[in-house]
Amino acid sequence: MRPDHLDETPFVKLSGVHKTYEAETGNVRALDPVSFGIDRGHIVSVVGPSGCGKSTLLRILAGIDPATGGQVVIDGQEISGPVPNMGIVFQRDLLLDWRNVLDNVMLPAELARANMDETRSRAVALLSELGVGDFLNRLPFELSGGMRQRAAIARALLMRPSLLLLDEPFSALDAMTRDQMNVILQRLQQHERVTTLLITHSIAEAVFLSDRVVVMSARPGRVLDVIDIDLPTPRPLSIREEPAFAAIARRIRLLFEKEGVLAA
Ligand SMILES: Nc1ncnc2c1ncn2[C@@H]1O[C@H](COP(=O)(O)OP(=O)(O)OP(=O)(O)O)[C@@H](O)[C@H]1O
Repeated sequence: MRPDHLDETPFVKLSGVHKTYEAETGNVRALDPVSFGIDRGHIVSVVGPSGCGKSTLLRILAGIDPATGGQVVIDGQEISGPVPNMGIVFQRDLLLDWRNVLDNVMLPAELARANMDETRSRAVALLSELGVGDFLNRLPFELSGGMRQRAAIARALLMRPSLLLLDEPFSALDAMTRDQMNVILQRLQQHERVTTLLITHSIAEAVFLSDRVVVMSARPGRVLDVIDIDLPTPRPLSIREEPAFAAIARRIRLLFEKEGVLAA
Protein backbone atom coordinates (compact mmCIF):
# COMPACT_ATOMS: atom_id res chain seq x y z
CA MET A 1 0.00 0.00 0.00
CA ARG A 2 1.21 3.46 -0.79
CA PRO A 3 1.60 5.49 2.41
CA ASP A 4 -1.08 8.02 1.59
CA HIS A 5 -2.91 6.19 -1.21
CA LEU A 6 -1.87 8.95 -3.59
CA ASP A 7 0.43 9.18 -6.60
CA GLU A 8 2.57 12.17 -7.38
CA THR A 9 0.22 13.53 -10.03
CA PRO A 10 -2.64 11.17 -10.79
CA PHE A 11 -5.20 12.24 -13.40
CA VAL A 12 -7.93 11.91 -10.78
CA LYS A 13 -7.13 12.67 -7.17
CA LEU A 14 -9.53 12.30 -4.27
CA SER A 15 -8.28 13.78 -1.00
CA GLY A 16 -10.21 13.28 2.21
CA VAL A 17 -13.55 13.07 0.39
CA HIS A 18 -16.39 12.38 2.80
CA LYS A 19 -20.17 12.47 2.74
CA THR A 20 -22.97 12.70 5.26
CA TYR A 21 -26.53 12.73 3.91
CA GLU A 22 -28.94 14.90 5.80
CA ALA A 23 -32.21 13.02 5.79
CA GLU A 24 -35.44 13.85 7.62
CA THR A 25 -35.04 10.66 9.64
CA GLY A 26 -31.51 11.69 10.70
CA ASN A 27 -28.07 12.07 9.23
CA VAL A 28 -26.51 9.15 7.35
CA ARG A 29 -22.73 9.02 7.46
CA ALA A 30 -22.14 7.36 4.08
CA LEU A 31 -18.41 7.94 3.53
CA ASP A 32 -15.58 8.61 5.94
CA PRO A 33 -12.63 10.52 4.44
CA VAL A 34 -11.42 8.62 1.37
CA SER A 35 -8.22 9.34 -0.55
CA PHE A 36 -6.78 7.67 -3.64
CA GLY A 37 -5.67 8.47 -7.16
CA ILE A 38 -6.34 7.20 -10.67
CA ASP A 39 -3.49 7.52 -13.15
CA ARG A 40 -4.33 8.62 -16.69
CA GLY A 41 -5.55 5.73 -18.80
CA HIS A 42 -5.79 3.35 -15.86
CA ILE A 43 -8.72 1.41 -14.43
CA VAL A 44 -9.25 1.66 -10.69
CA SER A 45 -11.92 -0.49 -9.06
CA VAL A 46 -13.68 0.20 -5.82
CA VAL A 47 -14.83 -2.99 -4.17
CA GLY A 48 -16.84 -3.08 -0.98
CA PRO A 49 -19.95 -4.38 0.72
CA SER A 50 -23.45 -3.19 -0.08
CA GLY A 51 -24.20 0.26 1.31
CA CYS A 52 -20.57 1.25 1.94
CA GLY A 53 -20.89 4.36 -0.20
CA LYS A 54 -19.52 3.17 -3.55
CA SER A 55 -22.25 4.80 -5.63
CA THR A 56 -22.00 7.90 -3.47
CA LEU A 57 -18.28 8.06 -4.28
CA LEU A 58 -19.01 7.69 -7.99
CA ARG A 59 -21.63 10.45 -7.93
CA ILE A 60 -19.21 12.75 -6.10
CA LEU A 61 -16.54 12.01 -8.71
CA ALA A 62 -19.03 12.74 -11.50
CA GLY A 63 -19.76 16.07 -9.82
CA ILE A 64 -23.49 15.28 -9.58
CA ASP A 65 -23.57 14.97 -5.79
CA PRO A 66 -21.45 17.35 -3.69
CA ALA A 67 -19.10 15.93 -1.07
CA THR A 68 -19.56 17.14 2.48
CA GLY A 69 -15.82 17.75 2.58
CA GLY A 70 -12.54 16.97 0.89
CA GLN A 71 -11.38 17.63 -2.62
CA VAL A 72 -11.70 15.98 -6.05
CA VAL A 73 -9.19 17.12 -8.66
CA ILE A 74 -9.47 15.93 -12.26
CA ASP A 75 -6.64 16.81 -14.63
CA GLY A 76 -5.44 19.55 -12.29
CA GLN A 77 -8.88 21.17 -11.85
CA GLU A 78 -10.88 20.93 -8.66
CA ILE A 79 -14.41 19.94 -9.60
CA SER A 80 -17.33 22.08 -8.47
CA GLY A 81 -20.18 20.75 -10.64
CA PRO A 82 -21.02 18.08 -13.23
CA VAL A 83 -17.83 16.91 -14.93
CA PRO A 84 -17.92 17.62 -18.67
CA ASN A 85 -16.89 14.93 -21.14
CA MET A 86 -17.57 12.03 -18.85
CA GLY A 87 -19.00 8.63 -19.83
CA ILE A 88 -21.11 6.69 -17.38
CA VAL A 89 -22.62 3.20 -17.40
CA PHE A 90 -25.01 1.95 -14.73
CA GLN A 91 -26.24 -1.51 -13.82
CA ARG A 92 -29.37 -0.73 -15.87
CA ASP A 93 -28.41 0.16 -19.42
CA LEU A 94 -30.93 3.04 -19.78
CA LEU A 95 -31.23 2.53 -23.54
CA LEU A 96 -34.20 4.31 -25.12
CA ASP A 97 -36.73 1.64 -26.15
CA TRP A 98 -37.84 3.41 -29.31
CA ARG A 99 -34.36 3.95 -30.78
CA ASN A 100 -32.35 1.25 -32.47
CA VAL A 101 -28.89 0.34 -31.20
CA LEU A 102 -26.98 2.74 -33.47
CA ASP A 103 -29.33 5.63 -32.71
CA ASN A 104 -29.01 4.96 -28.99
CA VAL A 105 -25.23 5.07 -29.25
CA MET A 106 -25.39 8.25 -31.34
CA LEU A 107 -27.47 10.13 -28.75
CA PRO A 108 -24.52 11.91 -27.07
CA ALA A 109 -23.30 13.09 -30.50
CA GLU A 110 -26.73 14.58 -31.23
CA LEU A 111 -26.81 16.33 -27.87
CA ALA A 112 -23.30 17.70 -28.44
CA ARG A 113 -24.13 18.67 -32.06
CA ALA A 114 -21.03 16.78 -33.17
CA ASN A 115 -20.07 15.95 -36.75
CA MET A 116 -22.53 13.13 -37.41
CA ASP A 117 -20.60 11.34 -40.18
CA GLU A 118 -17.42 11.10 -38.15
CA THR A 119 -19.16 10.03 -34.97
CA ARG A 120 -21.34 7.51 -36.82
CA SER A 121 -18.16 5.79 -38.08
CA ARG A 122 -16.85 5.70 -34.53
CA ALA A 123 -20.15 4.35 -33.23
CA VAL A 124 -20.14 1.55 -35.80
CA ALA A 125 -16.48 0.74 -35.06
CA LEU A 126 -17.13 0.64 -31.30
CA LEU A 127 -20.19 -1.57 -31.71
CA SER A 128 -18.25 -3.93 -33.98
CA GLU A 129 -15.39 -4.08 -31.51
CA LEU A 130 -17.91 -4.85 -28.78
CA GLY A 131 -19.34 -7.69 -30.87
CA VAL A 132 -22.72 -6.12 -31.69
CA GLY A 133 -21.87 -4.80 -35.16
CA ASP A 134 -24.59 -7.00 -36.69
CA PHE A 135 -27.30 -5.53 -34.47
CA LEU A 136 -27.13 -1.82 -35.36
CA ASN A 137 -30.74 -1.63 -36.51
CA ARG A 138 -32.24 -3.75 -33.75
CA LEU A 139 -34.37 -2.26 -31.01
CA PRO A 140 -33.21 -2.79 -27.41
CA PHE A 141 -35.97 -5.31 -26.60
CA GLU A 142 -34.53 -7.60 -29.29
CA LEU A 143 -31.18 -7.85 -27.47
CA SER A 144 -29.91 -9.92 -24.54
CA GLY A 145 -28.85 -8.16 -21.34
CA GLY A 146 -25.17 -8.50 -22.26
CA MET A 147 -25.72 -7.05 -25.72
CA ARG A 148 -27.68 -4.12 -24.31
CA GLN A 149 -24.85 -3.42 -21.90
CA ARG A 150 -22.35 -3.47 -24.80
CA ALA A 151 -24.44 -0.79 -26.51
CA ALA A 152 -24.45 1.23 -23.28
CA ILE A 153 -20.65 1.01 -23.12
CA ALA A 154 -20.33 2.11 -26.77
CA ARG A 155 -22.61 5.07 -26.01
CA ALA A 156 -20.50 6.05 -23.00
CA LEU A 157 -17.28 5.89 -25.04
CA LEU A 158 -18.57 7.57 -28.20
CA MET A 159 -17.41 11.10 -27.43
CA ARG A 160 -14.00 9.91 -26.19
CA PRO A 161 -14.65 10.83 -22.55
CA SER A 162 -11.74 11.87 -20.40
CA LEU A 163 -13.27 9.83 -17.58
CA LEU A 164 -15.39 6.67 -17.67
CA LEU A 165 -17.47 5.76 -14.63
CA LEU A 166 -18.86 2.23 -14.42
CA ASP A 167 -21.36 1.62 -11.61
CA GLU A 168 -21.71 -2.16 -11.28
CA PRO A 169 -22.29 -2.46 -15.03
CA PHE A 170 -22.24 -6.25 -15.13
CA SER A 171 -23.92 -7.21 -11.87
CA ALA A 172 -27.30 -7.97 -13.47
CA LEU A 173 -25.70 -10.36 -15.99
CA ASP A 174 -25.30 -14.12 -15.62
CA ALA A 175 -21.83 -15.35 -14.63
CA MET A 176 -20.78 -16.46 -18.09
CA THR A 177 -21.88 -13.23 -19.79
CA ARG A 178 -20.16 -11.30 -17.06
CA ASP A 179 -16.88 -13.11 -17.75
CA GLN A 180 -17.32 -12.37 -21.43
CA MET A 181 -17.94 -8.67 -20.71
CA ASN A 182 -14.81 -8.55 -18.56
CA VAL A 183 -12.74 -9.82 -21.48
CA ILE A 184 -14.40 -7.44 -23.95
CA LEU A 185 -13.93 -4.42 -21.69
CA GLN A 186 -10.29 -5.27 -21.15
CA ARG A 187 -9.70 -5.64 -24.90
CA LEU A 188 -11.40 -2.33 -25.60
CA GLN A 189 -9.35 -0.64 -22.94
CA GLN A 190 -6.12 -1.82 -24.60
CA HIS A 191 -6.58 0.90 -27.22
CA GLU A 192 -9.18 3.30 -25.76
CA ARG A 193 -7.03 3.83 -22.65
CA VAL A 194 -9.72 5.86 -20.96
CA THR A 195 -9.28 6.69 -17.29
CA THR A 196 -11.89 4.54 -15.57
CA LEU A 197 -13.46 4.08 -12.15
CA LEU A 198 -15.26 0.76 -11.81
CA ILE A 199 -17.60 0.08 -8.90
CA THR A 200 -18.11 -3.63 -8.26
CA HIS A 201 -19.05 -6.18 -5.62
CA SER A 202 -16.88 -8.80 -7.29
CA ILE A 203 -13.33 -9.28 -6.01
CA ALA A 204 -12.42 -11.36 -9.09
CA GLU A 205 -13.77 -8.75 -11.49
CA ALA A 206 -11.92 -5.97 -9.68
CA VAL A 207 -8.58 -7.79 -9.74
CA PHE A 208 -9.01 -9.02 -13.33
CA LEU A 209 -9.81 -5.61 -14.84
CA SER A 210 -7.86 -3.16 -12.75
CA ASP A 211 -4.53 -1.47 -12.41
CA ARG A 212 -5.46 -0.71 -8.83
CA VAL A 213 -8.13 -1.88 -6.41
CA VAL A 214 -9.50 0.27 -3.60
CA VAL A 215 -10.95 -1.92 -0.86
CA MET A 216 -13.71 -0.29 1.19
CA SER A 217 -15.07 -1.12 4.64
CA ALA A 218 -18.75 -1.40 5.51
CA ARG A 219 -20.66 1.86 6.00
CA PRO A 220 -19.47 4.45 6.67
CA GLY A 221 -17.06 3.49 3.91
CA ARG A 222 -13.38 4.02 4.54
CA VAL A 223 -10.40 2.74 2.60
CA LEU A 224 -9.11 -0.53 4.03
CA ASP A 225 -6.38 -0.96 1.43
CA VAL A 226 -5.22 0.26 -1.97
CA ILE A 227 -3.65 -2.56 -3.96
CA ASP A 228 -1.73 -2.08 -7.19
CA ILE A 229 -2.35 -5.03 -9.50
CA ASP A 230 0.93 -5.72 -11.22
CA LEU A 231 -0.27 -8.74 -13.21
CA PRO A 232 0.68 -8.57 -16.91
CA THR A 233 -1.93 -7.42 -19.45
CA PRO A 234 -3.85 -8.46 -21.47
CA ARG A 235 -5.08 -10.99 -18.94
CA PRO A 236 -6.78 -14.21 -20.03
CA LEU A 237 -9.68 -15.40 -17.84
CA SER A 238 -7.50 -18.35 -16.84
CA ILE A 239 -5.25 -15.93 -14.91
CA ARG A 240 -7.85 -16.18 -12.14
CA GLU A 241 -6.55 -19.66 -11.36
CA GLU A 242 -2.93 -18.55 -11.13
CA PRO A 243 -1.29 -18.22 -7.70
CA ALA A 244 -0.44 -14.52 -8.06
CA PHE A 245 -4.06 -13.66 -8.87
CA ALA A 246 -5.44 -15.92 -6.16
CA ALA A 247 -3.10 -14.33 -3.61
CA ILE A 248 -4.43 -10.84 -4.33
CA ALA A 249 -8.05 -12.03 -4.23
CA ARG A 250 -7.32 -13.77 -0.93
CA ARG A 251 -5.72 -10.63 0.50
CA ILE A 252 -8.92 -8.69 -0.28
CA ARG A 253 -11.16 -11.46 1.05
CA LEU A 254 -9.19 -11.56 4.30
CA LEU A 255 -9.70 -7.81 4.73
CA PHE A 256 -13.45 -8.31 4.44
CA GLU A 257 -13.35 -11.28 6.80
CA LYS A 258 -11.40 -9.24 9.35
CA GLU A 259 -14.04 -6.50 9.11
CA GLY A 260 -16.81 -9.05 9.60
CA VAL A 261 -18.16 -8.31 6.12
CA LEU A 262 -17.62 -11.92 5.06
CA ALA A 263 -17.96 -14.79 7.47
CA ALA A 264 -14.54 -16.27 8.23
N1 LIG B 1 -29.86 10.53 -0.95
C1 LIG B 1 -29.62 9.84 0.15
N2 LIG B 1 -30.14 10.23 1.33
C2 LIG B 1 -29.87 9.55 2.47
N3 LIG B 1 -29.08 8.45 2.54
C3 LIG B 1 -28.55 8.03 1.39
C4 LIG B 1 -28.79 8.68 0.13
N4 LIG B 1 -28.10 8.01 -0.85
C5 LIG B 1 -27.48 6.99 -0.24
N5 LIG B 1 -27.74 7.00 1.10
C6 LIG B 1 -27.21 6.06 2.10
O1 LIG B 1 -25.80 6.15 2.06
C7 LIG B 1 -25.22 4.85 2.21
C8 LIG B 1 -24.33 4.54 1.02
O2 LIG B 1 -25.15 4.39 -0.15
P1 LIG B 1 -24.53 3.99 -1.57
O3 LIG B 1 -25.66 3.81 -2.52
O4 LIG B 1 -23.48 4.97 -1.95
O5 LIG B 1 -23.85 2.59 -1.25
P2 LIG B 1 -23.29 1.45 -2.21
O6 LIG B 1 -22.02 0.97 -1.62
O7 LIG B 1 -23.24 1.95 -3.61
O8 LIG B 1 -24.42 0.34 -2.07
P3 LIG B 1 -24.78 -0.88 -3.06
O9 LIG B 1 -23.54 -1.68 -3.23
O10 LIG B 1 -25.84 -1.64 -2.31
O11 LIG B 1 -25.28 -0.27 -4.34
C9 LIG B 1 -26.38 3.88 2.36
O12 LIG B 1 -26.58 3.64 3.74
C10 LIG B 1 -27.56 4.63 1.78
O13 LIG B 1 -28.77 4.24 2.38
